[in-house]
Amino acid sequence: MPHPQRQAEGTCLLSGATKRYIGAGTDLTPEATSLPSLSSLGRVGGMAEEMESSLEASFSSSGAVSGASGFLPPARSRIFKIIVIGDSNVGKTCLTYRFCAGRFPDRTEATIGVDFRERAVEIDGERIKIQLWDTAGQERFRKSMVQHYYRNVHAVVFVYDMTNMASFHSLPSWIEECKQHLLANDIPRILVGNKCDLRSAIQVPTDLAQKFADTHSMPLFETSAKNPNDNDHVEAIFMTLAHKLKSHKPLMLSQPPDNEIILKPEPKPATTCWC
Ligand SMILES: Nc1nc2c(ncn2[C@@H]2O[C@H](COP(=O)(O)OP(=O)(O)OP(=O)(O)O)[C@@H](O)[C@H]2O)c(=O)[nH]1
Repeated sequence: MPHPQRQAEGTCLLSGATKRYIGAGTDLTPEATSLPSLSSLGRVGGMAEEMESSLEASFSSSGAVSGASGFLPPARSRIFKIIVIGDSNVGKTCLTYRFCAGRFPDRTEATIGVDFRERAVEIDGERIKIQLWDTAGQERFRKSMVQHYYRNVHAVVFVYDMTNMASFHSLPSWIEECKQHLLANDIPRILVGNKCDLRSAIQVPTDLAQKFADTHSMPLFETSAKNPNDNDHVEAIFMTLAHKLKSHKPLMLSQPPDNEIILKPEPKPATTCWC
């Protein structure tokens, strides 16, 4: 069944233009379902820099329309950059794929560097683009990329595998990495326990995860990228975050005379409340 608001994987927005490297259009090609990473196309560094500059310099547009009277101003939408981090194999790729493509991928490979997926949603009449940065869990595949994906972040999703206690114990080091990259304290963060469909293999009890989440002032979601009927829906998790970001208003638009769009941070509130 086609997903109503599905976006092609790996769509890169470059200051008003939509650039595609695979899976162009609304239907993913067979190649796209095998989840090639940006790096597999040899574009990791450059693409991440382009993506960053698009976030720094502009909002996305749905494409300028050329007509007899010239170019019409493109429709703008806010982009929220959400990074998804956690140990290798916890299901970051599957979660982002589930949200953006509307299904569980046929197969995945370890992410090299960073991939991103994007989906446009409408919230209270505003079109918003949710850009999910799926980062490599394996140290050797991520170190060259780290500084790229921590820039201009609007929210962080920490993921652990409910069937793997070690992935839960790694969470403090992921939180520490965020601190080291000077992520602002008021950036929304959520904690996601994945693979709850594997009931008989669960190692991380909910109450333990809840205590950790409370200690770090994060809401906890337990979900399955594989089985959408299990516990918290992946869809609901990311939409909740998008609503939070929208009401948080982390960015404001201003449009100087030369039509360049500049993002300006809003003054930060003293505290963040997720209640
Ligand atoms: N049963 C079950 N398996 C899952 C789920 N999510 C992911 N998996 C499986 O877990 C494995 C790892 O998933 P990935 O999404 O590639 O993990 P990752 O965190 O992106 O891994 P890296 O790219 O190495 O950081 C794959 O075999 C998936 O099929 C889930 O919700 N339930």
